[in-house]
Amino acid sequence: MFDVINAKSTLVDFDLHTGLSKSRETLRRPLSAMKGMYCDEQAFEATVKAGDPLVYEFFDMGVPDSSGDVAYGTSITYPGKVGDEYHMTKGHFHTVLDTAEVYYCLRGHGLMMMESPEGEVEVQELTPGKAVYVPGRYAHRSINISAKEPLITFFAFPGHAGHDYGSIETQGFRKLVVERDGKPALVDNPRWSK
Ligand SMILES: O=P(O)(O)OC[C@H]1O[C@](O)(CO)[C@@H](O)[C@@H]1O
Ligand SMILES: [Fe+2]
Repeated sequence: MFDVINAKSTLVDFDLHTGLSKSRETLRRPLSAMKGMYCDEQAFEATVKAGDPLVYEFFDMGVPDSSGDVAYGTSITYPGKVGDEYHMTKGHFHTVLDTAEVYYCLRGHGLMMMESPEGEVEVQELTPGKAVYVPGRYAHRSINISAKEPLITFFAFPGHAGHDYGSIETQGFRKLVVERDGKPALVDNPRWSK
């Protein structure tokens, strides 16, 4: 529009309906990349065999991993279930545990599942226009509870935070979100222990 120099700033497009970008590629996680994450292992194997659906995709914008930088992008979790458990991201703690993250919901209906290392659980509902502040120390996972729409969020977190999947990969989160009588319900994860 103007004749200006843009050497250090960045301008990126994220589509409000799809969450995708015309100028950047996403990292994609098909169901097969989530072995051990869903409670119903038989349903997991059957769903992978039946076509291995894309569960979620998100952007890594490649910002420097320094504390003065801010990593950002959109995250898109597609609707679906594995057994009766809703599609979700793997979830992670931050390697620098005491770093927070913000998610702003652009589309869909979801939950942000959060859990501290001591096992305290918090859940916030995500609908378009709502922002969730995930405090430092809390692991976080996005869950899509809509039967038809993708859950699209825009996230931002400190560049040095890092991703720690340690206990999430071995025992998951303390609570699972499953469909009961057509509605989401919070239930105990039988694999979880303190
Ligand atoms: O680390 P996970 O659970 O695979 O999910 C990745 C998600 O987390 C983020 O790293 C943000 O914390 C996003 O890039 C993406 O939505
Ligand atoms: Fe994070």
